[in-house]
Amino acid sequence: MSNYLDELSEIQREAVTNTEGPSLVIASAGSGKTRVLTYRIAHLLTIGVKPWSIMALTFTNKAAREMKERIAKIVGQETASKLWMGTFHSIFAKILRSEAEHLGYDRNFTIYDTTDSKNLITQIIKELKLDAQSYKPGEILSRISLAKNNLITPQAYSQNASIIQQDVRARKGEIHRIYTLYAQRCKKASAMDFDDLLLNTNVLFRDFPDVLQKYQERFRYFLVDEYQDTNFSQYLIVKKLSERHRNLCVVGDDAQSIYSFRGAKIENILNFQNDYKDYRLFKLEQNYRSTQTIVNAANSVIAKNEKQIPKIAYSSNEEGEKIKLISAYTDQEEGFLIASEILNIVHQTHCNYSDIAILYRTNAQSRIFEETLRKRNIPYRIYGSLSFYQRKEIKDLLAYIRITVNPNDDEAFRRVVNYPARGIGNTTMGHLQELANQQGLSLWQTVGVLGNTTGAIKPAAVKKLDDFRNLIISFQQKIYNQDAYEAVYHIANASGLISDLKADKSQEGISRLQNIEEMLNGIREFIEGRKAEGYEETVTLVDYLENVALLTDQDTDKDEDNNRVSVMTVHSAKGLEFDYVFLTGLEENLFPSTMSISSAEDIEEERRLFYVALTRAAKKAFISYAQTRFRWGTSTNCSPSRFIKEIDPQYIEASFDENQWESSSPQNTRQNFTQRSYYNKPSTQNVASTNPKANSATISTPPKNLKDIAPADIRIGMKVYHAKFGDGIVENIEGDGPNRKAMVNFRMAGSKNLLLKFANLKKVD
Ligand SMILES: Nc1ncnc2c1ncn2[C@@H]1O[C@H](COP(=O)(O)OP(=O)(O)OP(=O)(O)O)[C@@H](O)[C@H]1O
Ligand SMILES: [Mg+2]
Repeated sequence: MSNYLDELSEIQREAVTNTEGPSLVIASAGSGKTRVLTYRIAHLLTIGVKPWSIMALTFTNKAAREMKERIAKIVGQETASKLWMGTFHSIFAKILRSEAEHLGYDRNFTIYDTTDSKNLITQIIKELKLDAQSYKPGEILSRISLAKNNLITPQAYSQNASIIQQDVRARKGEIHRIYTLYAQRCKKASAMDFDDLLLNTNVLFRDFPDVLQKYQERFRYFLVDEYQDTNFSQYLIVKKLSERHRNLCVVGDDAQSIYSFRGAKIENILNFQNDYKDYRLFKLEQNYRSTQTIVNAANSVIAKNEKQIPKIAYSSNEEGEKIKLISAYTDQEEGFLIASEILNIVHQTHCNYSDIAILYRTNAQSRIFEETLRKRNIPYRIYGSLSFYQRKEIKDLLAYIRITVNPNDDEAFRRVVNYPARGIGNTTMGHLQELANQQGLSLWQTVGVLGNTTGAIKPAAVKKLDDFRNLIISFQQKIYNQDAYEAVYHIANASGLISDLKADKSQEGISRLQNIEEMLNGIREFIEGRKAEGYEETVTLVDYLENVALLTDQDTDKDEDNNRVSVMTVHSAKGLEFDYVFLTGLEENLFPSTMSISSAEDIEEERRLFYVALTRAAKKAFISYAQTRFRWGTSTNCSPSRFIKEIDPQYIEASFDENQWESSSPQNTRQNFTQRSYYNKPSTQNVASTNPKANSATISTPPKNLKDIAPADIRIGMKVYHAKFGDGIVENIEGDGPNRKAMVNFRMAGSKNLLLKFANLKKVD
């Protein structure tokens, strides 16, 4: 066993070894909070605590997996695999399955993802004949989610005059009806959405004290990471469960609370201090992740927030490079400049692509990065846009699996009843839904009793529905004696899904088929993983489905193609770290977002978000903004974000002498800008300007007399131009073909050794 305690600072060690009673670790980013949790668990196991009596709650499954791996190295795989460690959703889904009967649910209940929930809400809005303009499914779902996370049931919602009034004022006075129907339908379909997993856990513990007591006895130690982003529902679960043994350790950073829009409450930290008067407080002050420059820069920004718990954060790492500002003329150019910068970093530092991240405020920004990175052959992985499990063909196959396991799953039913085509059209489905509503049954149950009713559905359609039902019944007969792989393989074929995809010979069709194959591979891996953990029974479809329903985008990492630039929203980067981080789209109305700029409170949350983004960087941060950006279909002028101005300027790279630069390029070719963009370094002064045009003077312009030249034709002594480094003289050449390199002495940037296939040098005539 390694002497793991040596890998901690003194204060961290104290937080790790003081295992009894309530503890609160409040500390800023990168100070080792997650490390403390990890080592605390390892320590508990080392001193003899049983793994199944420890519950550790993380924000992503990925974080849980990484912690588990680290713990396994200290105490061994077998012990580590018995820990109850995962996200709130995955841990309590597991508990709810064991206790489902108490709540009137089937233990094979389905977990609806956001798309399922939105589809169901759309359906309800239609049935209630509400105006689609004022009732947008996404918005309604957020509202319902917020209610659930504050433990407001449909009934309580309908009876709460102030909530109803608020809805009426927003011209959405019927939300309570939607919520009520939505909850009924989910229940009937034996489905829970993500928020239900927490809500129903609370209901379970409230209404069944003996069940609560059982878990209170069983779990003796509780650990919660990212505590600042827990919502009321989560807070209450932890509070109740830990009441018996009171060994609760939570770690968090109020400056990183970024989920208030989903109901997270910073107050949970303050509540902790009230709930456990005898708590121990540990303050970690040293940042081990980032350079001094990054830590100081981040401190200078977050200091502008009024609401915060005072903290010290310093770094003893090297001072590091200053933050680099990248000013782009357009959003397209921003993508190009970042791609060039990435190639440069990799070329100069020999780091991996996976050490680099591009972060943005909104998912819509991902498209441009996707395009520009692809054009430059930079491997990347986009998190959160259309993730693997959101693709149509994957959702189709999953729907077959879901309905096989839980036939009352109405959303899955609707999705595949007529795919591949079986001649069951909208009219039939409309009638079926009506019948189901009348009788209070799921669609599946309704098909089961169709034979007894003579009604709107014609006998031919009844027959088709029956055939579909029989098909699913035939699948059900397989799932308990076959392993998950065999069962899914059978379902994919027998449902007709594979032959439907095979019939489509287009590139898209082929890639869909490959995705199905990939999913089957994933199932194989899942089964093997379970076996490696010591699971002795057959790994069934039910086991697999449970795992898949709770996957987030960050969890679908595959080892073999891990060397990629990570591209994601700031929200999903929480808790992660990268050597080089690009913070992009730093413009007013984007970051901070339009929605937030009218309220001081919301601005503080945006500032925290910026703080989270900046503190992901270990070695160097880059901040970019564009002066014009395509938004809502038109090119919009943008001004640099206030957050850039809030960084103490001493931590931002100073601009070089503009005049000297301009003299070599007398003509400003700005108006002729095309996608072949040119690099520029704005001065901090100009950045502070809110007039987008004010920056144009700082944009470096290339000499006029540039010629394209092939790498093979570049010679020693030639005068060349590089988009970032400007003009220079080739001093040496070595290597051939794709390895041909040139040493260029740039007038402004000094000597650089460049791989010619990437450098894109132009000849200056
Ligand atoms: N005592 C230490 N010695 C060496 N490295 C450390 C030490 N403590 C933490 N680290 C390293 O510092 C980095 C940040 O630690 P960690 O991720 O635990 O911080 P955190 O407080 O959880 O950050 P965040 O608030 O961003 O979640 C990690 O790479 C971790 O391994
Ligand atoms: Mg952490």
